Amino acid sequence: MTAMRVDAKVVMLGKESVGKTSLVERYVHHRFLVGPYQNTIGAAFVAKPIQVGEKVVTLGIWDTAGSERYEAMSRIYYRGARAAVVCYDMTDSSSFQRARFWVKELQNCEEHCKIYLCGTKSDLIEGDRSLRQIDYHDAQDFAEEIGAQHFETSSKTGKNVGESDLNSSTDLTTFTQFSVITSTGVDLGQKKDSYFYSCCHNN
Ligand SMILES: Nc1nc2c(ncn2[C@@H]2O[C@H](COP(=O)(O)OP(=O)(O)OP(=O)(O)O)[C@@H](O)[C@H]2O)c(=O)[nH]1
Repeated sequence: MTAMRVDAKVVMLGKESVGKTSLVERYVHHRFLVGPYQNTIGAAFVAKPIQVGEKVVTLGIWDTAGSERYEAMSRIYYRGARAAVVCYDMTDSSSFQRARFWVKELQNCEEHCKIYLCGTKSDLIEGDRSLRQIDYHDAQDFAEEIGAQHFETSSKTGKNVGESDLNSSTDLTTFTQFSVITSTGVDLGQKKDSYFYSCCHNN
């Protein structure tokens, strides 16, 4: 068996059913699975090679189970993560409280992990604005308070999830969704701070 080299570990965190698996499915396989919701048990792993400038960088994405029953297990998966995508469902205010919980955890236990706050299911809100339970500005204020980037996404439509054109790794305005960004030729293994990770594109 050959060992896989992972350049950057990314962890998905958030309450159950917020849409973490769907985000990963959309990002990695460009699809949205319909059918009965199946909760993640423990955690799932997927590797995603991406082209960054002239380099290929492999993201190792850990999709954790949101159920509180697996909380202790999720802690194992965020250890050593370069980035955490902390998800909340924009139609479920309790999921935002849960997102706050994970942010606090990361701040206490993984201070070098870069946090991305990700609102999910924007298509539902576009269909019916009354479904929105988390005001965009409240989430944005929270993101600013914790020094995180904030995105509102839909895995169903693909909005703000996916890879945009990485033709120019120095043109930050054309970036990106869910991609590690480096300046060309940077050795991720040695220069942790010379890249940043962006989970989703904010229009
Ligand atoms: N309309 C809509 N539904 C979504 C979206 N993302 C996820 N869902 C639905 O929300 C439910 C939960 O999605 P998952 O991706 O399994 O959620 P999860 O956060 O991985 O859940 P756990 O594994 O329990 O932690 C499923 O029925 C999805 O189809 C979205 O962008 N739009």
